[in-house]
Amino acid sequence: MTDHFHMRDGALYAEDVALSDIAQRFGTPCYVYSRATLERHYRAFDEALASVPHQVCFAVKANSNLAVLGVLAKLGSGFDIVSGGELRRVLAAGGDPSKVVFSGVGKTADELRFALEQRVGTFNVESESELRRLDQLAQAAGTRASIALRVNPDVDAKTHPYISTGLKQNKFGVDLVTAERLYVEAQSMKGIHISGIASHIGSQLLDVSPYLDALDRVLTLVDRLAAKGIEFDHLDVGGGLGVRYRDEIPTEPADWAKAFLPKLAGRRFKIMTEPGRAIAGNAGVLLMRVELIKRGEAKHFAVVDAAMNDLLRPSLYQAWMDIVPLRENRTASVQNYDVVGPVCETGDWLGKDRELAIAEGDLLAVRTAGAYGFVMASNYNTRGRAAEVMVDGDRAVLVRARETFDDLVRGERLLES
Ligand SMILES: Cc1ncc(COP(=O)(O)O)c(C=O)c1O
Ligand SMILES: N[C@@H](CCCC[NH3+])C(=O)O
Repeated sequence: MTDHFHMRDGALYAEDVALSDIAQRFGTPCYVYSRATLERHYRAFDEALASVPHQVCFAVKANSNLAVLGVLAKLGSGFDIVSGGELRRVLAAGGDPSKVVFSGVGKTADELRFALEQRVGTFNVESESELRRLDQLAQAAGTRASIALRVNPDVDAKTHPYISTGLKQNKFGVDLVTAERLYVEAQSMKGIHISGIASHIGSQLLDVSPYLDALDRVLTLVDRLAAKGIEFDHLDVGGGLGVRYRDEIPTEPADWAKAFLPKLAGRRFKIMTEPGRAIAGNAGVLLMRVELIKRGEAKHFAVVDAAMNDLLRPSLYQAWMDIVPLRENRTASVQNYDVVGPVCETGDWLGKDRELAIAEGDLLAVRTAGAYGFVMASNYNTRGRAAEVMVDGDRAVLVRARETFDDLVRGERLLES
């Protein structure tokens, strides 16, 4: 899906704002999001499913900035959450709790209680213990929790092993046999209302075939349960559609929906989906400045002011993410650089072997950094987390201030003696 970052007069823009102006105004490192891109991507999913009852639930883990959630909430988005904290963010951003899907393998009793109080739409239950815990908590609260079991269909999503979730060796969901038993048992649980069935098999999926395999397995279970009198109101196909970081050709939401909707013909489910990366990924960039250039015998290094603590994906998954100058430097010659941060780790790099014409002081952007970027940032090496800015047409709004030293030490204290 295309985004709203583009070159204009030799400079990189987000919508109608030059990114170098944002870097001057708010400093670097700085995440910049494009509202128009978020909206376009949300609508692509909404329109892809327009022929059936549906709800798109943005996966908050991909980007939980309140302004991002607020933009999506205004379009009617639901939200997929994995913690009480994410639920609080959705509420603070004006999201509708009845459109929230609560996923996650380790929901605590406090989180479940809070979600019940807030009348969260669906609990995607991931284990037998969780189902029993939720049943008891809902009964104690005098309510019924609407649930889907997240089934683990044991299909290979052919993605990085750290972001595959639908194999039986992964911790997520319950296997099909256990799911069948639990649905039967859940029928007589007084705190549980069976609403749907869910699966999510992994992230950065480029092809529809793993979705189709997973759906076949889920539908086989749906039919077995129908024979036992258990019917579902909704089917949650998860998230996971990928984006282009380099030269990948991800399936567009419209083609993805066209591929699986025929399998659901004649069934009256509401379809839920939980895309994160496909909505937020190329709606964001990370701006950074070249602090120093260090030429070595074996390698040249461009030491930038962003680091693994700002953007972990390269270090954690050896992810290739595009790095581009904000403006062409006509006086520098093209050289091969490892783009590294100042953090005291060999693994602190953002790009390796990049051909760049740059000089000290130049501004760069890491593209496609809107998903799993800021949310995975840390304060390692006592580095404040980056500023976040949202562009909306010709406006650039600071939507999260850069962290200060005081922010970092808040809550710490010295021993008195
Ligand atoms: C249950 C669930 N839903 C949705 C997502 C969002 O995935 P993605 O950002 O790849 O769309 C994830 C993350 O993999 C997930 O675990
Ligand atoms: N953090 C991962 C995606 C995780 C998906 C959530 N299970 C990434 O950056 O690619």
